[in-house]
Amino acid sequence: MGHPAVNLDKNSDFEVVKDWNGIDQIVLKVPSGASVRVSLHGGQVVSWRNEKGEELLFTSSKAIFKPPKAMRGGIPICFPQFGNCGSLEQHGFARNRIWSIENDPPPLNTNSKFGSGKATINLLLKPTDDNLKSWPHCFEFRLRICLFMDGHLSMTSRVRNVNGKPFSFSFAYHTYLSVSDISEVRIEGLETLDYLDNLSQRERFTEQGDAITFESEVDRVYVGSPTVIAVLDHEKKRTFLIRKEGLPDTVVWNPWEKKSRSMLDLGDEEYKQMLCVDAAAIEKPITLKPNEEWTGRLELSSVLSTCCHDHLD
Ligand SMILES: O=P(O)(O)OC[C@H]1O[C@@H](O)[C@H](O)[C@@H](O)[C@@H]1O
Repeated sequence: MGHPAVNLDKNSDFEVVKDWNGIDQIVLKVPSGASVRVSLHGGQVVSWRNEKGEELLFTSSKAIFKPPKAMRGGIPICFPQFGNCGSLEQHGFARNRIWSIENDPPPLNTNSKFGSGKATINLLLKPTDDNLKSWPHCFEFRLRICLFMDGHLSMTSRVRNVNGKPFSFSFAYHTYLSVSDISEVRIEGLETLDYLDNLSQRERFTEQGDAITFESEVDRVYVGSPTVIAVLDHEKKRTFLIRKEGLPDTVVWNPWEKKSRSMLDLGDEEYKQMLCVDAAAIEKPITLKPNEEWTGRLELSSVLSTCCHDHLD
């Protein structure tokens, strides 16, 4: 993806630039050189770079940067539905809506492990009349995205019920990690867990034995997964650490060759360079009573593979 450079606004934390379709994107930068780019289209993180300027998220070379659809890559937000398990459009409407910047959101208590030095943006989504027709529940969805001095990225979602009645929803941070070669990658932290297999009508299976590796299409929801999951990329000697709170499930998705060929916005061979590992709440939807708020938090970091085992306890 090219990086547009029209500077519209500035404060200490972020810059606002326009993408090719004139939609605002937020750029967060920290002095180490790490950066994050967030599109108001979908509240979607579209780029996360470490201090060396290396892109850590996958973006398809055929991605379509045009509303109303989410572009293929980055971190789309799936809400209030995951996949096609409901009457709404696939993965819900949040990823296809234009979000707004919220300058003064209600306070949020966080105990981040990454310290306080950071650049932050707060976004807000409320339902449109159209959304209310298909999903008749009034909500406020606040998304706080922080980039820490050491390049760690955190995303905190808060969904508040501002309705007179309870409602339920599913949620996922649909995270497209950039990997060297899918056959060189393994996931640690999901061994022996139960999963719902989207390739077999969500039938429940139990993962056997070792770390997860890839040699064909995978589309699974691991239920009740631990709070820390590691994605190890041997070739790059890089490990992604995924920490989550309020998000009991983990989706693992790679479309492999045949499905990639059927997807207009993914190159035929590009499945090799991506792996989706989503912190999610799917098996048991979240239910909120009137005025209740739910928080779901994701922290992503990328470390040298030799350093990661200390973090996995
Ligand atoms: O093409 P979409 O709507 O972005 O979805 C991509 C994939 O997203 C994954 O999270 C789902 O588990 C898959 O079933 C789905 O194919």
